[in-house]
Amino acid sequence: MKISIIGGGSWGATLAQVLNDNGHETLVYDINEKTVESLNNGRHPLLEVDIPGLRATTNLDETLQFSDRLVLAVPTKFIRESLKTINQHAFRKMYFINVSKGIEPDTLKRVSEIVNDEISEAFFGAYAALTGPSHAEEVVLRKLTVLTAASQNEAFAKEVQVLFSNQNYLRVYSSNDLIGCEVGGAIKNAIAIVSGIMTGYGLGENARAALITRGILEITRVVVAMGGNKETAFGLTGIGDLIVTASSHNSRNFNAGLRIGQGIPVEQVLNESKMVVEGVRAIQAAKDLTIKTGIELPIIEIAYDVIFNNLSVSDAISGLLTRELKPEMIG
Ligand SMILES: NC(=O)C1=CN([C@@H]2O[C@H](COP(=O)(O)OP(=O)(O)OC[C@H]3O[C@@H](n4cnc5c(N)ncnc54)[C@H](OP(=O)(O)O)[C@@H]3O)[C@@H](O)[C@H]2O)C=CC1
Ligand SMILES: O=C(CO)COP(=O)(O)O
Repeated sequence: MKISIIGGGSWGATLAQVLNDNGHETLVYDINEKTVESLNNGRHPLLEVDIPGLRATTNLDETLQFSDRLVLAVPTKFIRESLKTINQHAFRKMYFINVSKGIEPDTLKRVSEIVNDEISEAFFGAYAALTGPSHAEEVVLRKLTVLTAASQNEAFAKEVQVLFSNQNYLRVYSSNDLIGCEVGGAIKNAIAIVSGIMTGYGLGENARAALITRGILEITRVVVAMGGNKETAFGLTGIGDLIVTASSHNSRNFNAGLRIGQGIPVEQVLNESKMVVEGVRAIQAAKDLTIKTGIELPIIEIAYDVIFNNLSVSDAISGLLTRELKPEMIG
């Protein structure tokens, strides 16, 4: 099958390689001319590894003509704008496989809802989210990875499962809890930033284990508040993705947190990051959700104050430690 990839960053280009390995034909679209040139020369400019055999273009019409299957791999900040442009150039039904992870602050919309907003009904075929614990740095080296394809359209979830699975290094499960999978993938980035901050500040593995445990509870609350199934948070797209992102130096979110914890100003950390740090917007969206719904997310709320209100890390930690003592609530 032919598949177009929108966004040739670290994840989009890596997934193009997976699809090529699986015998499909891909075309990668990116707005960055230097990225496209480098991909056509067999080198990923951000991952700094060779990915031979990719074809890339800056021409959106060519990309939409190439295939009606579109992998959305642009940072969520640019998704709405990219979809608007895609809709203007569309000429047939399109089938979206979103691999970006985020929730839009203010509107609190998931990517599937943004697709619904921006793609005319006549051009909409189906939507699936492909998500789970997967750093591009490992997948590009064909290290074993397991993902979930979530869609309300069972046939399309199965199509995506088959497209990306292979018997060498990548296995994909399917799920019909689109909300739970999209929300888990977005909110784990918020907790991953906190994990980095704690490590950068000098806290140890005891603290990280506690963070992951209490963090999954906060993810569960957001999943449920947004209409997903609680159980989904305990699968690959929730706890699985949280574990890898909150404990790996491959994670952009963990690394950004690490530098903040070391005392580097937040703005400088974000400006200097070559790749997208989605967790900042996830923290903002989750904070907006606490205001709208009243759900309690103590870790994410204190992270919001560190990122957006200049709260020091030491004050954030003592803010968490001086909370009222209570029984351990699981759920
Ligand atoms: N990297 C990873 O391991 C994983 C990432 N993800 C998710 O995938 C998404 C993308 O992440 P990642 O690949 O790391 O991001 P990167 O920062 O590596 O790359 C994003 C790419 O998209 C390009 N871009 C920006 N806007 C547009 C647009 N309108 N149309 C086409 N291309 C555009 C950027 O160009 P420019 O350089 O000019 O900005 C850049 O080349 C994120 O939501 C992330 O959370 C999910 C799983 C794993
Ligand atoms: O979603 C990811 C891993 O599953 C990528 O996380 P980072 O953006 O933190 O690298």
